[in-house]
Amino acid sequence: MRLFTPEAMREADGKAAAMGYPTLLLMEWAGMKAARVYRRLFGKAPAVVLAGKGNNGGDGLALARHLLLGGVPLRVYAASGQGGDALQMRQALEALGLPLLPLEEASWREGEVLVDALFGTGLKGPLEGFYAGLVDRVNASSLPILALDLPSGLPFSPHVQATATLAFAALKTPHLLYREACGKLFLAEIGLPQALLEREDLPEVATPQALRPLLPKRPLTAHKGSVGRVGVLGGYRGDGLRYAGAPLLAALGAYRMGAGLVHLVLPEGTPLEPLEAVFHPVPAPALPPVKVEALAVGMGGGPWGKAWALEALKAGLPTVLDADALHLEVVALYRQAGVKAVLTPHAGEAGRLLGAPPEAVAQDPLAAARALAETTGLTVVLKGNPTVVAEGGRLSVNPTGNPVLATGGTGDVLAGAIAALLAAGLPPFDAARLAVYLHGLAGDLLAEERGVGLLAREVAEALPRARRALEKGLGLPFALV
Ligand SMILES: NC(=O)C1=CN([C@@H]2O[C@H](COP(=O)(O)OP(=O)(O)OC[C@H]3O[C@@H](n4cnc5c(N)ncnc54)[C@H](OP(=O)(O)O)[C@@H]3O)[C@@H](O)[C@H]2O)[C@@H](O)CC1
Ligand SMILES: Nc1ncnc2c1ncn2[C@@H]1O[C@H](COP(=O)(O)OP(=O)(O)O)[C@@H](O)[C@H]1O
Ligand SMILES: [K+]
Repeated sequence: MRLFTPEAMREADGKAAAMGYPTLLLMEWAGMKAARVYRRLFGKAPAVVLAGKGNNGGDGLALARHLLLGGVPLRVYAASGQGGDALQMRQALEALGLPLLPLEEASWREGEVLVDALFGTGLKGPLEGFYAGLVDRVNASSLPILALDLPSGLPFSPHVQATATLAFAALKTPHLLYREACGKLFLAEIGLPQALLEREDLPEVATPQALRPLLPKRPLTAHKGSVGRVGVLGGYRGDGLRYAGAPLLAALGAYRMGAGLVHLVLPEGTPLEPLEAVFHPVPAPALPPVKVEALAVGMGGGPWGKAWALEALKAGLPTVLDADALHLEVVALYRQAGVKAVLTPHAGEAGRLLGAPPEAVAQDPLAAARALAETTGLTVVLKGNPTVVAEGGRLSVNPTGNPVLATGGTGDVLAGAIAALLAAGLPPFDAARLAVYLHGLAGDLLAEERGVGLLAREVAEALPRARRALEKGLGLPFALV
Protein backbone atom coordinates (compact mmCIF):
# COMPACT_ATOMS: atom_id res chain seq x y z
CA MET A 1 0.00 0.00 0.00
CA ARG A 2 1.41 3.38 -1.01
CA LEU A 3 1.30 6.64 0.90
CA PHE A 4 0.10 9.41 -1.41
CA THR A 5 0.79 13.08 -1.17
CA PRO A 6 -2.35 15.15 -1.77
CA GLU A 7 -0.81 16.17 -5.13
CA ALA A 8 -0.15 12.55 -6.14
CA MET A 9 -3.78 11.72 -5.25
CA ARG A 10 -5.10 14.57 -7.38
CA GLU A 11 -2.85 13.35 -10.20
CA ALA A 12 -4.34 9.84 -9.92
CA ASP A 13 -7.80 11.37 -9.99
CA GLY A 14 -6.89 13.33 -13.11
CA LYS A 15 -5.45 10.23 -14.79
CA ALA A 16 -8.64 8.28 -14.09
CA ALA A 17 -10.59 11.04 -15.83
CA ALA A 18 -8.11 11.11 -18.73
CA MET A 19 -8.52 7.31 -19.11
CA GLY A 20 -12.22 7.92 -19.58
CA TYR A 21 -13.19 6.58 -16.13
CA PRO A 22 -16.36 8.39 -15.01
CA THR A 23 -15.18 10.23 -11.91
CA LEU A 24 -18.77 10.69 -10.74
CA LEU A 25 -18.67 6.97 -9.90
CA LEU A 26 -15.71 7.59 -7.58
CA MET A 27 -17.63 10.30 -5.78
CA GLU A 28 -20.73 8.13 -5.56
CA TRP A 29 -18.72 5.30 -4.00
CA ALA A 30 -17.05 7.76 -1.63
CA GLY A 31 -20.47 9.00 -0.51
CA MET A 32 -21.85 5.49 -0.16
CA LYS A 33 -18.89 4.23 1.89
CA ALA A 34 -19.03 7.37 4.02
CA ALA A 35 -22.71 6.70 4.77
CA ARG A 36 -21.77 3.15 5.73
CA VAL A 37 -19.10 4.39 8.16
CA TYR A 38 -21.49 7.02 9.52
CA ARG A 39 -24.14 4.40 10.25
CA ARG A 40 -21.56 2.07 11.79
CA LEU A 41 -20.29 4.79 14.14
CA PHE A 42 -23.37 6.87 14.86
CA GLY A 43 -26.39 4.81 13.87
CA LYS A 44 -29.31 7.07 13.09
CA ALA A 45 -28.11 10.09 15.07
CA PRO A 46 -29.02 13.29 13.21
CA ALA A 47 -26.29 14.61 10.89
CA VAL A 48 -25.17 18.12 10.07
CA VAL A 49 -23.19 18.05 6.83
CA LEU A 50 -20.83 20.94 6.09
CA ALA A 51 -19.98 20.89 2.38
CA GLY A 52 -17.37 23.02 0.59
CA LYS A 53 -17.63 23.93 -3.08
CA GLY A 54 -14.98 21.47 -4.35
CA ASN A 55 -15.06 17.71 -4.75
CA ASN A 56 -14.67 17.13 -1.02
CA GLY A 57 -17.96 18.99 -0.67
CA GLY A 58 -19.27 16.77 -3.48
CA ASP A 59 -18.44 13.70 -1.40
CA GLY A 60 -20.38 15.26 1.47
CA LEU A 61 -23.41 15.87 -0.75
CA ALA A 62 -23.29 12.25 -1.96
CA LEU A 63 -23.09 11.06 1.66
CA ALA A 64 -26.04 13.30 2.53
CA ARG A 65 -28.18 11.66 -0.16
CA HIS A 66 -27.35 8.18 1.13
CA LEU A 67 -28.14 9.22 4.72
CA LEU A 68 -31.41 10.77 3.56
CA LEU A 69 -32.37 7.59 1.70
CA GLY A 70 -31.39 5.58 4.77
CA GLY A 71 -33.74 7.59 6.98
CA VAL A 72 -31.11 9.52 8.94
CA PRO A 73 -32.38 13.00 9.88
CA LEU A 74 -30.03 15.66 8.52
CA ARG A 75 -29.34 19.26 7.57
CA VAL A 76 -26.87 20.20 4.85
CA TYR A 77 -25.04 23.51 4.87
CA ALA A 78 -23.27 23.95 1.55
CA ALA A 79 -21.00 26.57 -0.02
CA SER A 80 -22.26 27.86 -3.34
CA GLY A 81 -20.44 27.55 -6.67
CA GLN A 82 -20.12 23.76 -7.18
CA GLY A 83 -19.16 22.56 -10.64
CA GLY A 84 -18.60 19.19 -12.35
CA ASP A 85 -19.29 16.07 -10.27
CA ALA A 86 -20.01 18.05 -7.10
CA LEU A 87 -22.71 20.03 -8.92
CA GLN A 88 -24.34 16.78 -10.05
CA MET A 89 -24.35 15.56 -6.46
CA ARG A 90 -25.96 18.82 -5.42
CA GLN A 91 -28.64 18.46 -8.09
CA ALA A 92 -29.32 14.83 -7.10
CA LEU A 93 -29.84 15.84 -3.50
CA GLU A 94 -32.08 18.77 -4.38
CA ALA A 95 -34.10 16.56 -6.72
CA LEU A 96 -34.90 14.40 -3.70
CA GLY A 97 -36.42 17.47 -2.11
CA LEU A 98 -33.78 18.30 0.50
CA PRO A 99 -33.26 22.06 0.65
CA LEU A 100 -29.57 23.05 1.01
CA LEU A 101 -28.84 25.76 3.55
CA PRO A 102 -26.11 28.41 3.13
CA LEU A 103 -22.83 27.47 4.80
CA GLU A 104 -22.72 30.88 6.45
CA GLU A 105 -25.75 29.87 8.53
CA ALA A 106 -24.24 26.62 9.79
CA SER A 107 -25.35 25.77 13.31
CA TRP A 108 -25.84 22.62 15.34
CA ARG A 109 -27.01 21.39 18.70
CA GLU A 110 -26.42 18.68 21.28
CA GLY A 111 -27.02 15.16 20.00
CA GLU A 112 -26.07 15.88 16.37
CA VAL A 113 -23.05 14.58 14.46
CA LEU A 114 -20.96 16.91 12.28
CA VAL A 115 -19.72 15.78 8.89
CA ASP A 116 -16.70 17.73 7.73
CA ALA A 117 -16.77 17.85 3.93
CA LEU A 118 -15.25 21.31 3.60
CA PHE A 119 -11.78 20.67 2.14
CA GLY A 120 -9.77 17.61 1.17
CA THR A 121 -6.71 17.26 -1.02
CA GLY A 122 -7.44 20.49 -2.89
CA LEU A 123 -6.50 22.84 -0.06
CA LYS A 124 -3.75 25.19 -1.19
CA GLY A 125 -2.83 27.02 2.00
CA PRO A 126 -3.88 27.65 5.60
CA LEU A 127 -7.53 28.46 6.21
CA GLU A 128 -8.27 32.07 7.04
CA GLY A 129 -11.25 34.32 7.72
CA PHE A 130 -14.66 32.67 7.52
CA TYR A 131 -13.35 29.10 7.10
CA ALA A 132 -10.81 29.39 9.94
CA GLY A 133 -13.66 30.65 12.15
CA LEU A 134 -15.93 27.81 11.04
CA VAL A 135 -13.27 25.20 11.82
CA ASP A 136 -12.71 26.76 15.26
CA ARG A 137 -16.46 26.58 15.93
CA VAL A 138 -16.60 22.96 14.75
CA ASN A 139 -13.74 22.03 17.09
CA ALA A 140 -15.35 23.85 19.99
CA SER A 141 -18.67 22.06 19.44
CA SER A 142 -17.82 18.94 21.49
CA LEU A 143 -19.95 16.97 18.98
CA PRO A 144 -18.60 13.87 17.22
CA ILE A 145 -17.02 14.82 13.88
CA LEU A 146 -16.65 12.56 10.85
CA ALA A 147 -14.11 14.03 8.42
CA LEU A 148 -14.31 13.02 4.78
CA ASP A 149 -10.97 12.21 3.19
CA LEU A 150 -8.98 14.63 5.41
CA PRO A 151 -9.82 16.75 8.44
CA SER A 152 -10.31 20.12 6.74
CA GLY A 153 -7.37 22.47 7.03
CA LEU A 154 -4.64 19.78 7.12
CA PRO A 155 -1.70 19.89 6.73
CA PHE A 156 -1.95 23.43 8.06
CA SER A 157 -3.49 25.00 11.13
CA PRO A 158 -6.24 25.57 12.01
CA HIS A 159 -7.66 22.20 11.07
CA VAL A 160 -10.59 20.07 12.13
CA GLN A 161 -9.95 17.70 15.07
CA ALA A 162 -12.01 14.75 13.92
CA THR A 163 -13.46 11.86 15.89
CA ALA A 164 -13.06 9.69 12.82
CA THR A 165 -11.68 10.20 9.33
CA LEU A 166 -12.56 8.23 6.23
CA ALA A 167 -9.77 8.39 3.66
CA PHE A 168 -10.72 7.76 0.04
CA ALA A 169 -8.76 5.51 -2.34
CA ALA A 170 -5.44 5.72 -0.40
CA LEU A 171 -3.89 7.11 2.75
CA LYS A 172 -2.29 10.49 2.24
CA THR A 173 0.75 11.82 4.11
CA PRO A 174 -1.31 13.97 6.54
CA HIS A 175 -3.19 10.87 7.73
CA LEU A 176 0.02 9.49 9.26
CA LEU A 177 1.75 12.78 10.12
CA TYR A 178 -1.32 14.24 11.85
CA ARG A 179 -2.76 11.06 13.29
CA GLU A 180 -4.25 12.87 16.26
CA ALA A 181 -6.36 15.19 14.10
CA CYS A 182 -7.81 12.18 12.24
CA GLY A 183 -9.18 10.29 15.23
CA LYS A 184 -10.14 6.74 14.28
CA LEU A 185 -8.92 6.12 10.77
CA PHE A 186 -10.83 4.32 7.99
CA LEU A 187 -9.79 3.72 4.40
CA ALA A 188 -12.37 3.24 1.66
CA GLU A 189 -11.76 1.65 -1.69
CA ILE A 190 -13.82 3.71 -4.16
CA GLY A 191 -13.16 1.97 -7.46
CA LEU A 192 -10.12 3.95 -8.61
CA PRO A 193 -8.32 1.75 -11.18
CA GLN A 194 -5.73 -0.31 -9.26
CA ALA A 195 -2.91 0.59 -11.67
CA LEU A 196 -3.18 4.21 -10.54
CA LEU A 197 -2.59 3.17 -6.92
CA GLU A 198 0.53 1.13 -7.63
CA ARG A 199 3.15 3.83 -7.43
CA GLU A 200 6.52 2.28 -6.60
CA ASP A 201 8.03 5.76 -6.40
CA LEU A 202 5.88 6.68 -3.39
CA PRO A 203 6.59 5.61 0.22
CA GLU A 204 5.09 2.35 1.45
CA VAL A 205 2.57 2.18 4.27
CA ALA A 206 3.70 -0.95 6.12
CA THR A 207 0.79 -3.40 6.21
CA PRO A 208 0.29 -7.00 7.39
CA GLN A 209 -0.17 -7.99 3.76
CA ALA A 210 3.32 -6.76 2.85
CA LEU A 211 5.06 -7.83 6.05
CA ARG A 212 3.61 -11.24 6.80
CA PRO A 213 5.65 -12.99 4.07
CA LEU A 214 8.84 -11.59 5.63
CA LEU A 215 8.39 -13.41 8.96
CA PRO A 216 11.28 -15.88 9.31
CA LYS A 217 10.04 -19.46 9.09
CA ARG A 218 10.86 -21.89 11.87
CA PRO A 219 11.25 -25.44 10.51
CA LEU A 220 10.70 -28.51 12.70
CA THR A 221 14.43 -29.13 12.74
CA ALA A 222 15.25 -25.59 13.98
CA HIS A 223 17.73 -25.28 16.85
CA LYS A 224 19.03 -22.32 18.77
CA GLY A 225 22.06 -22.07 16.51
CA SER A 226 20.05 -22.05 13.30
CA VAL A 227 17.43 -19.32 13.85
CA GLY A 228 19.75 -16.37 14.44
CA ARG A 229 22.15 -15.51 17.25
CA VAL A 230 22.61 -11.93 18.40
CA GLY A 231 25.46 -10.16 20.15
CA VAL A 232 24.46 -7.13 22.23
CA LEU A 233 27.26 -4.69 23.08
CA GLY A 234 26.50 -1.79 25.37
CA GLY A 235 26.38 -0.32 28.82
CA TYR A 236 28.79 1.99 30.58
CA ARG A 237 30.45 2.26 33.97
CA GLY A 238 32.39 5.30 35.08
CA ASP A 239 32.00 8.84 36.43
CA GLY A 240 29.75 7.27 39.04
CA LEU A 241 27.34 6.45 36.20
CA ARG A 242 25.87 3.11 35.28
CA TYR A 243 23.68 2.31 32.31
CA ALA A 244 22.97 -1.32 32.84
CA GLY A 245 19.34 -1.74 31.84
CA ALA A 246 19.56 -0.75 28.18
CA PRO A 247 21.57 -3.73 26.87
CA LEU A 248 19.45 -6.10 28.95
CA LEU A 249 16.33 -4.70 27.31
CA ALA A 250 17.91 -5.10 23.88
CA ALA A 251 18.64 -8.73 24.75
CA LEU A 252 14.99 -9.21 25.75
CA GLY A 253 13.87 -7.56 22.51
CA ALA A 254 16.07 -9.95 20.53
CA TYR A 255 14.83 -13.06 22.33
CA ARG A 256 11.20 -12.02 22.12
CA MET A 257 11.63 -11.43 18.39
CA GLY A 258 12.81 -15.00 18.07
CA ALA A 259 16.62 -14.98 18.44
CA GLY A 260 18.03 -18.45 19.18
CA LEU A 261 20.73 -17.18 21.50
CA VAL A 262 21.86 -13.81 22.79
CA HIS A 263 25.40 -13.01 23.88
CA LEU A 264 25.44 -9.99 26.15
CA VAL A 265 28.73 -8.08 26.26
CA LEU A 266 28.72 -5.66 29.20
CA PRO A 267 31.08 -3.63 31.39
CA GLU A 268 32.55 -5.64 34.23
CA GLY A 269 30.69 -5.15 37.48
CA THR A 270 27.33 -4.51 35.81
CA PRO A 271 24.63 -5.97 38.04
CA LEU A 272 23.21 -8.91 36.09
CA GLU A 273 19.60 -9.97 36.02
CA PRO A 274 18.60 -13.59 35.64
CA LEU A 275 18.25 -13.82 31.87
CA GLU A 276 18.68 -16.56 29.30
CA ALA A 277 21.66 -14.73 27.77
CA VAL A 278 25.33 -15.67 27.79
CA PHE A 279 27.10 -12.90 29.74
CA HIS A 280 30.51 -11.55 28.75
CA PRO A 281 31.70 -8.95 31.27
CA VAL A 282 34.61 -6.91 29.83
CA PRO A 283 36.83 -4.24 31.50
CA ALA A 284 36.56 -1.95 28.46
CA PRO A 285 34.67 -2.06 25.12
CA ALA A 286 35.74 -5.22 23.30
CA LEU A 287 34.21 -7.96 21.21
CA PRO A 288 34.94 -11.41 22.68
CA PRO A 289 34.92 -14.35 20.26
CA VAL A 290 31.20 -15.14 20.11
CA LYS A 291 29.34 -17.05 17.41
CA VAL A 292 26.58 -14.65 16.31
CA GLU A 293 25.04 -13.56 13.02
CA ALA A 294 24.16 -9.96 13.96
CA LEU A 295 24.95 -7.31 16.55
CA ALA A 296 23.06 -4.58 18.41
CA VAL A 297 25.40 -1.88 19.65
CA GLY A 298 25.40 1.29 21.70
CA MET A 299 22.42 1.01 24.06
CA GLY A 300 23.37 2.62 27.35
CA GLY A 301 26.90 3.04 26.02
CA GLY A 302 27.28 6.63 27.21
CA PRO A 303 30.87 7.79 26.58
CA TRP A 304 31.73 4.21 25.59
CA GLY A 305 29.25 4.29 22.72
CA LYS A 306 31.78 5.08 19.99
CA ALA A 307 34.29 2.51 21.28
CA TRP A 308 31.62 -0.23 21.38
CA ALA A 309 30.75 0.54 17.76
CA LEU A 310 34.38 0.50 16.60
CA GLU A 311 34.97 -2.84 18.34
CA ALA A 312 31.80 -4.27 16.81
CA LEU A 313 32.85 -3.12 13.33
CA LYS A 314 35.76 -5.61 13.44
CA ALA A 315 33.25 -8.46 13.14
CA GLY A 316 31.85 -7.09 9.87
CA LEU A 317 28.41 -8.49 10.78
CA PRO A 318 25.00 -6.91 10.13
CA THR A 319 24.73 -4.40 12.97
CA VAL A 320 22.13 -2.18 14.60
CA LEU A 321 23.75 1.09 15.70
CA ASP A 322 21.61 2.62 18.42
CA ALA A 323 21.74 5.51 20.87
CA ASP A 324 25.31 6.29 21.96
CA ALA A 325 26.82 4.50 18.95
CA LEU A 326 25.28 7.06 16.60
CA HIS A 327 28.19 9.27 15.53
CA LEU A 328 29.01 10.52 12.05
CA GLU A 329 32.58 9.10 12.14
CA VAL A 330 31.27 5.70 13.21
CA VAL A 331 28.60 5.69 10.54
CA ALA A 332 31.15 6.67 7.86
CA LEU A 333 33.42 3.77 8.84
CA TYR A 334 30.56 1.26 8.64
CA ARG A 335 29.72 2.57 5.20
CA GLN A 336 33.36 2.36 4.05
CA ALA A 337 33.61 -1.20 5.33
CA GLY A 338 30.47 -2.16 3.39
CA VAL A 339 28.87 -3.50 6.58
CA LYS A 340 25.10 -3.83 6.60
CA ALA A 341 24.05 -1.41 9.32
CA VAL A 342 20.72 -0.13 10.60
CA LEU A 343 20.76 3.23 12.40
CA THR A 344 17.96 3.74 14.92
CA PRO A 345 17.92 7.44 15.88
CA HIS A 346 15.05 9.34 17.45
CA ALA A 347 14.49 12.89 16.23
CA GLY A 348 17.15 14.30 18.57
CA GLU A 349 19.83 11.85 17.43
CA ALA A 350 18.84 12.23 13.79
CA GLY A 351 19.04 16.01 14.16
CA ARG A 352 22.54 15.68 15.57
CA LEU A 353 23.61 13.49 12.60
CA LEU A 354 21.99 15.81 10.06
CA GLY A 355 23.04 19.07 11.68
CA ALA A 356 19.38 20.08 11.94
CA PRO A 357 17.17 20.99 14.90
CA PRO A 358 15.13 18.02 16.23
CA GLU A 359 11.92 20.01 15.63
CA ALA A 360 12.73 20.19 11.90
CA VAL A 361 13.27 16.41 11.84
CA ALA A 362 9.97 15.76 13.66
CA GLN A 363 8.16 18.19 11.35
CA ASP A 364 9.05 16.23 8.21
CA PRO A 365 10.24 12.75 9.25
CA LEU A 366 9.94 11.36 5.72
CA ALA A 367 12.35 13.93 4.32
CA ALA A 368 14.68 13.61 7.32
CA ALA A 369 14.83 9.80 7.12
CA ARG A 370 15.44 9.95 3.38
CA ALA A 371 18.20 12.55 3.82
CA LEU A 372 19.91 10.53 6.55
CA ALA A 373 19.79 7.34 4.48
CA GLU A 374 21.26 9.26 1.57
CA THR A 375 24.11 10.90 3.50
CA THR A 376 25.05 7.76 5.45
CA GLY A 377 24.41 5.18 2.70
CA LEU A 378 22.91 2.94 5.43
CA THR A 379 19.44 1.84 6.55
CA VAL A 380 17.72 4.38 8.80
CA VAL A 381 14.94 3.83 11.33
CA LEU A 382 13.81 7.31 12.36
CA LYS A 383 11.76 6.66 15.51
CA GLY A 384 8.70 8.68 16.39
CA ASN A 385 5.07 8.87 15.39
CA PRO A 386 5.18 7.76 12.68
CA THR A 387 8.45 5.83 12.58
CA VAL A 388 9.97 5.96 9.10
CA VAL A 389 12.37 3.38 7.64
CA ALA A 390 14.58 4.59 4.77
CA GLU A 391 17.16 2.89 2.61
CA GLY A 392 18.42 4.16 -0.74
CA GLY A 393 15.36 5.56 -2.43
CA ARG A 394 12.92 3.37 -0.46
CA LEU A 395 10.74 4.65 2.35
CA SER A 396 8.39 2.68 4.60
CA VAL A 397 6.08 4.55 6.95
CA ASN A 398 4.90 2.58 9.97
CA PRO A 399 1.26 2.87 11.02
CA THR A 400 1.49 1.02 14.37
CA GLY A 401 2.60 2.41 17.74
CA ASN A 402 1.24 4.97 20.14
CA PRO A 403 2.37 7.35 22.91
CA VAL A 404 2.20 4.61 25.55
CA LEU A 405 5.57 3.60 24.06
CA ALA A 406 7.05 6.94 25.17
CA THR A 407 8.88 5.43 28.14
CA GLY A 408 12.54 4.66 28.83
CA GLY A 409 13.93 1.57 27.18
CA THR A 410 11.39 0.87 24.45
CA GLY A 411 13.96 1.97 21.88
CA ASP A 412 16.46 -0.55 23.30
CA VAL A 413 13.89 -3.31 22.89
CA LEU A 414 13.44 -2.26 19.27
CA ALA A 415 17.19 -2.33 18.59
CA GLY A 416 17.38 -5.92 19.88
CA ALA A 417 14.32 -6.91 17.87
CA ILE A 418 15.82 -5.59 14.63
CA ALA A 419 19.07 -7.42 15.36
CA ALA A 420 17.18 -10.70 15.85
CA LEU A 421 15.64 -10.37 12.38
CA LEU A 422 19.02 -9.45 10.86
CA ALA A 423 20.47 -12.55 12.53
CA ALA A 424 17.64 -14.62 11.05
CA GLY A 425 18.87 -13.53 7.63
CA LEU A 426 16.52 -10.72 6.68
CA PRO A 427 17.97 -7.84 4.62
CA PRO A 428 18.30 -4.63 6.68
CA PHE A 429 15.29 -2.83 5.16
CA ASP A 430 13.01 -5.80 5.80
CA ALA A 431 14.37 -6.50 9.29
CA ALA A 432 13.83 -2.86 10.17
CA ARG A 433 10.30 -2.41 8.84
CA LEU A 434 9.10 -5.75 10.22
CA ALA A 435 10.55 -5.16 13.70
CA VAL A 436 9.23 -1.59 13.80
CA TYR A 437 5.75 -2.77 12.85
CA LEU A 438 5.67 -5.55 15.45
CA HIS A 439 7.15 -3.33 18.18
CA GLY A 440 4.44 -0.71 17.48
CA LEU A 441 1.75 -3.39 17.36
CA ALA A 442 2.95 -4.79 20.72
CA GLY A 443 2.54 -1.25 22.08
CA ASP A 444 -0.95 -1.00 20.55
CA LEU A 445 -2.07 -4.30 22.09
CA LEU A 446 -0.80 -3.18 25.50
CA ALA A 447 -2.24 0.32 25.20
CA GLU A 448 -5.67 -1.15 24.62
CA GLU A 449 -5.38 -3.46 27.60
CA ARG A 450 -3.54 -1.32 30.12
CA GLY A 451 -2.85 2.20 28.88
CA VAL A 452 -0.12 4.53 30.09
CA GLY A 453 2.43 3.21 32.60
CA LEU A 454 3.98 0.36 30.63
CA LEU A 455 7.49 -0.86 31.16
CA ALA A 456 9.77 -1.40 28.19
CA ARG A 457 10.23 -5.05 29.19
CA GLU A 458 6.47 -5.52 28.85
CA VAL A 459 6.69 -4.29 25.27
CA ALA A 460 9.31 -6.99 24.69
CA GLU A 461 7.02 -9.54 26.33
CA ALA A 462 4.17 -8.58 24.00
CA LEU A 463 6.25 -9.08 20.83
CA PRO A 464 5.28 -12.77 20.41
CA ARG A 465 1.59 -11.82 20.60
CA ALA A 466 2.12 -9.13 17.98
CA ARG A 467 3.90 -11.68 15.83
CA ARG A 468 1.04 -14.16 16.17
CA ALA A 469 -1.42 -11.44 15.18
CA LEU A 470 0.66 -10.69 12.09
CA GLU A 471 0.86 -14.39 11.23
CA LYS A 472 -2.94 -14.30 11.07
CA GLY A 473 -2.81 -11.19 8.88
CA LEU A 474 -4.19 -9.02 11.69
CA GLY A 475 -2.94 -5.83 13.22
CA LEU A 476 -3.67 -3.13 10.65
CA PRO A 477 -4.34 -0.08 12.82
CA PHE A 478 -6.97 1.34 10.50
CA ALA A 479 -10.13 -0.21 9.15
CA LEU A 480 -10.72 -0.96 5.48
CA VAL A 481 -14.28 -0.33 4.29
N1 LIG B 1 -8.78 11.10 -5.12
C1 LIG B 1 -9.88 10.63 -5.68
O1 LIG B 1 -9.76 9.68 -6.40
C2 LIG B 1 -11.17 11.26 -5.41
C3 LIG B 1 -11.30 12.41 -4.64
N2 LIG B 1 -12.45 12.87 -4.23
C4 LIG B 1 -12.57 14.01 -3.35
O2 LIG B 1 -12.10 15.17 -3.94
C5 LIG B 1 -11.33 15.89 -3.00
C6 LIG B 1 -10.47 16.87 -3.70
O3 LIG B 1 -11.32 17.73 -4.37
P1 LIG B 1 -10.85 19.11 -4.98
O4 LIG B 1 -9.62 18.90 -5.77
O5 LIG B 1 -12.02 19.68 -5.67
O6 LIG B 1 -10.45 19.93 -3.71
P2 LIG B 1 -11.19 20.24 -2.30
O7 LIG B 1 -10.39 19.59 -1.26
O8 LIG B 1 -12.63 19.95 -2.38
O9 LIG B 1 -10.97 21.79 -2.16
C7 LIG B 1 -11.04 22.62 -3.29
C8 LIG B 1 -11.72 23.89 -2.91
O10 LIG B 1 -11.00 24.52 -1.88
C9 LIG B 1 -10.74 25.87 -2.22
N3 LIG B 1 -9.52 26.25 -1.55
C10 LIG B 1 -8.28 25.76 -1.73
N4 LIG B 1 -7.42 26.28 -0.85
C11 LIG B 1 -8.14 27.11 -0.06
C12 LIG B 1 -7.82 27.94 1.06
N5 LIG B 1 -6.57 27.98 1.56
N6 LIG B 1 -8.81 28.65 1.63
C13 LIG B 1 -10.06 28.61 1.15
N7 LIG B 1 -10.41 27.84 0.08
C14 LIG B 1 -9.47 27.11 -0.49
C15 LIG B 1 -10.69 25.87 -3.71
O11 LIG B 1 -11.07 27.14 -4.16
P3 LIG B 1 -10.46 27.72 -5.52
O12 LIG B 1 -8.98 27.91 -5.24
O13 LIG B 1 -10.69 26.70 -6.56
O14 LIG B 1 -11.20 28.97 -5.67
C16 LIG B 1 -11.76 24.83 -4.05
O15 LIG B 1 -13.04 25.40 -4.03
C17 LIG B 1 -10.65 14.82 -2.22
O16 LIG B 1 -10.15 15.23 -0.98
C18 LIG B 1 -11.79 13.83 -2.08
O17 LIG B 1 -12.59 14.20 -0.96
C19 LIG B 1 -13.66 12.09 -4.47
O18 LIG B 1 -14.71 12.92 -4.80
C20 LIG B 1 -13.61 11.04 -5.51
C21 LIG B 1 -12.37 10.60 -5.98
N1 LIG C 1 4.22 9.04 20.75
C1 LIG C 1 4.69 7.90 20.26
N2 LIG C 1 4.00 7.24 19.33
C2 LIG C 1 4.49 6.08 18.82
N3 LIG C 1 5.65 5.52 19.18
C3 LIG C 1 6.38 6.14 20.12
C4 LIG C 1 5.95 7.35 20.71
N4 LIG C 1 6.88 7.73 21.61
C5 LIG C 1 7.86 6.80 21.59
N5 LIG C 1 7.57 5.84 20.69
C6 LIG C 1 8.41 4.69 20.33
O1 LIG C 1 9.12 4.26 21.47
C7 LIG C 1 10.51 4.03 21.16
C8 LIG C 1 11.35 5.02 21.97
O2 LIG C 1 12.69 4.92 21.62
P1 LIG C 1 13.81 5.86 22.24
O3 LIG C 1 13.42 7.27 22.11
O4 LIG C 1 15.11 5.44 21.66
O5 LIG C 1 13.73 5.49 23.78
P2 LIG C 1 14.81 4.80 24.74
O6 LIG C 1 16.14 5.41 24.39
O7 LIG C 1 14.37 5.15 26.12
O8 LIG C 1 14.78 3.35 24.50
C9 LIG C 1 10.61 4.20 19.66
O9 LIG C 1 10.42 2.96 19.02
C10 LIG C 1 9.47 5.14 19.34
O10 LIG C 1 9.02 5.02 18.01
K1 LIG D 1 -12.79 17.17 4.87
